[in-house]
Amino acid sequence: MSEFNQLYSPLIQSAKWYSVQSWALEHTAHGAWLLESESLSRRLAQYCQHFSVTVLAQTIISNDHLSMMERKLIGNSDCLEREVILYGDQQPWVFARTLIPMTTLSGKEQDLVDLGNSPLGYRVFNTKNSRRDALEVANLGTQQQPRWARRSRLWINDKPMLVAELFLTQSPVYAKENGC
Ligand SMILES: C=C(O[C@@H]1C=C(C(=O)O)C=C[C@H]1O)C(=O)O
Repeated sequence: MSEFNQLYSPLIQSAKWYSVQSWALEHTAHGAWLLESESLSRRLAQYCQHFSVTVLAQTIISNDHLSMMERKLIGNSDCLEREVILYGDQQPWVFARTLIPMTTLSGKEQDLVDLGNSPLGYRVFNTKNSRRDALEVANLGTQQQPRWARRSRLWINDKPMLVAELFLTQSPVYAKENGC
């Protein structure tokens, strides 16, 4: 396990998620990021010269290890758990944990197992029949110094997966607030 997983995986798994309506996100710099309904990878790539993904871990986890809410969102199948860091110009910008039910890894989507360091978002949003729903937001920091995270369900050819993303301090999400 890398330092990043040790630190961020438990953090994101214990996040308290709230509906987007619970936060005053409209017309804020961070809100535009948190509410992104298309590919986050594509958006991040516009803010750097070199965008990359590094896989930290990829394992199969039993459905028993999912929270009740995770099960409600993606069902009762065992899952492939994929944890990555998204980098902009070699800076860690986002920690992401994705749960892909084994039932989603069927038909054309069998290749999701072999994504390696290619961004999941490119694969999902390059497919015509894809969408995002069930978006929720958490603040893992304080009110003065927020550390934003979001969780959403992605659908590819009507098959679900659950993506949780933690925006790290160096990400452009905080650029305005940092006065950069
Ligand atoms: C879901 C997207 O893909 C991004 C890339 C991920 C990956 O490669 O594992 C995981 C989460 C996302 O932040 C996206 O671009 O919207």
